[in-house]
Amino acid sequence: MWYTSTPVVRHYRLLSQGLTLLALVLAVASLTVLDTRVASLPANQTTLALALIVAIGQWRWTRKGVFTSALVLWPLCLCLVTLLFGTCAPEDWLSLERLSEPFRWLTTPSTLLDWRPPLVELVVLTLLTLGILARTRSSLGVPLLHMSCLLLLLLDQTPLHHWLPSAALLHAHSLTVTAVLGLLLAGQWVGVVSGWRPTRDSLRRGLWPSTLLVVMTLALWQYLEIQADGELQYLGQREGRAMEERLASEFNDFRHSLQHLQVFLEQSPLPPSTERWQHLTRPLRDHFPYLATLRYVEVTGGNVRSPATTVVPRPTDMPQPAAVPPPEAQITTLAIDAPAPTMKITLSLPIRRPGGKLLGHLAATLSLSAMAENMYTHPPSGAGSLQVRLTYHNRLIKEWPMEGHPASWTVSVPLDAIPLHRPDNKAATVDTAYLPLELTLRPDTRLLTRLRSRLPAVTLMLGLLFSQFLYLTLFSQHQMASQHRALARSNGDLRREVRTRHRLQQQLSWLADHDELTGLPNRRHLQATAQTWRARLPLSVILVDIDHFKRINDCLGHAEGDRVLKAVGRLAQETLGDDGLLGRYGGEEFLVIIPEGRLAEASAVAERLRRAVRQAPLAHHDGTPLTISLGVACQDQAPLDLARLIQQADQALYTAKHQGRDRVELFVDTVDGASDLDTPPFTA
Ligand SMILES: Nc1nc2c(ncn2[C@@H]2O[C@H](COP(=O)(O)OP(=O)(O)OP(=O)(O)O)[C@@H](O)[C@H]2O)c(=O)[nH]1
Repeated sequence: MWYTSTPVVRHYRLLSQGLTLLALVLAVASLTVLDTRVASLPANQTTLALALIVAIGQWRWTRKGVFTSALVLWPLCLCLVTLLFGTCAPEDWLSLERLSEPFRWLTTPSTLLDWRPPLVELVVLTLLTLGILARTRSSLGVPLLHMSCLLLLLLDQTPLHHWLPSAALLHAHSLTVTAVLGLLLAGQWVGVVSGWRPTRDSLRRGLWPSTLLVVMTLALWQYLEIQADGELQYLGQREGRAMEERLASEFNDFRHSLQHLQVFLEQSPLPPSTERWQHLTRPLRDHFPYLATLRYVEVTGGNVRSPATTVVPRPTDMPQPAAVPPPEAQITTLAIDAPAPTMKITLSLPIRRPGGKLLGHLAATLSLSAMAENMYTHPPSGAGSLQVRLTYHNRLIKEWPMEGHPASWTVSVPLDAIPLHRPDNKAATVDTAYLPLELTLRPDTRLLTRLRSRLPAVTLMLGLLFSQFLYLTLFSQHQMASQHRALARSNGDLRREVRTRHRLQQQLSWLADHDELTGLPNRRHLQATAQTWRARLPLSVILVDIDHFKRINDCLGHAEGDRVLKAVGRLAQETLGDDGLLGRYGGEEFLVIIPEGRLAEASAVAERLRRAVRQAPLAHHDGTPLTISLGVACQDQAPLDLARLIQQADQALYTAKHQGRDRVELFVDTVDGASDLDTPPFTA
């Protein structure tokens, strides 16, 4: 991670240490004294404890304590991965109930679920841990990990998150926790950034597409969370509607029973006596336990007489209705705005003679809380795991409490179960409104976890994983491509170098065998070739010397001398053709070797050469034509003695010079008297 120890890198390291230390101190302070509200939540305590371990590991890492850092962080990594798996795995696979069992002694009265950090915090802690454990490879993967963490935290803490109806189970709870994680993140980022220089281009290549994938993952995650919340809302609404139906049907049953009584009373000419009233109303009282009062209110001379003459109070009598229905109303339902838990509903039905004359009213008072209790005895979604509250204008009428830890997620359903007929309503048959009752359902964390889809969490995890893979692939691909390019470049250089060396070697070997001025084989080459021809006897040699060459040098200069040397060499080569090998023997001397050439043949060749030079447009400073003298020698008996043969040719040449130059002289072996000479020597 720390590539070099330049002053800049040292500064980065110090800053990284400072930030990590700050995170460590803040985590300890939050756990102990700083924020009791934060520390009181078990999930926050877990996050802070885990962050503390990460901070210790990171601190060791910034101090180059790689071993101790790994020792601290590997077990933590395993723990975090298990927690993440628990968050993402379906409840059927890994039931939290079952998982909580071994830890019950530790976590009671809360459950393991209460202690599990929210998803966002788990993900950030895992990414931080992996970032440190990657160590020397961290410059490959850490930038994207940091980017992902940052986006996650931002999404979780910005106002944007509050627009999204996501379940609180999955999100960070406190700003202090976020601050600790942010400091750790900053500390690690500063520690890594100094090593970015060598791979900056590759980082850029990998970072953009994979960050885009991270953003898309986050967007998809939020979308799926909205979907999951929508499903939960739907479940809640369905529960509310079922209760609404039960309440409405209960109320309608009562109203119909009351209407039967009304019809019966309208048949009687006089209000019933007290005994008769008791007898008549007994079924109602027995059947509807929430019936508080039931009265027969007489009307005398067009005025309502109140209190009623015929009253059947419940054992605990309720207050009188504050409002009295108008005489012409067919049926009136009134909500009596008493303190919410004792709130009543009054139903009033007129009692008329067949001619239409109003005799009085049948007035019933119902206790709403008793009615609700009767219709909702057992919570439908598992006893103790759902809190249900029935409210009227935000005032509690009835509450069914839960046993577990309440999740911060609710669904509210307006209950349009009890039609409300206002007393001032002239059109008696029209329902103007419903009693504004509201039902609020709140599951405990266990139930919420069971009900809520795991899809958003799984999508988030997989999306981040794929982003990381994409990033690493692009990064490595770019790294490899640039390394490949560098390799190809150095290969090209190497190939060029090899070619140059080969050419130089060829030149060198050519120079070793040839005369640089004339381009003809040199003495070494001539000798080597003659050795290879040693079996091709008889073998003849011709030694050629330019006559008075010194004069050319002296009178026309060395450059002209060189030019003449080259011209004679070229001319001799053209004249000789394939009849033998011509080479420069030294100075202004040339040597011709003719394999399988008798002296006569060699003599003819020599003569051809002499004539060619003589006739060429080559001249001395005074216009005298340039001539050459040639000495010829031949050996027909093995073994070949080249030195001796050349010496013999030299003797013949010497003779040619002394006999006036521009001539061919043959060497005749005077010792053994043998001569291959068939033809007389040529002269000018
Ligand atoms: N320009 C030039 N001169 C050379 C080269 N090699 C030898 N010479 C000259 O060739 C001359 C040879 O002269 P000599 O051996 O005295 O003979 P010569 O003048 O040719 O006279 P003869 O051989 O007696 O006809 C010398 O002056 C050398 O300096 C060369 O490569 N280039």
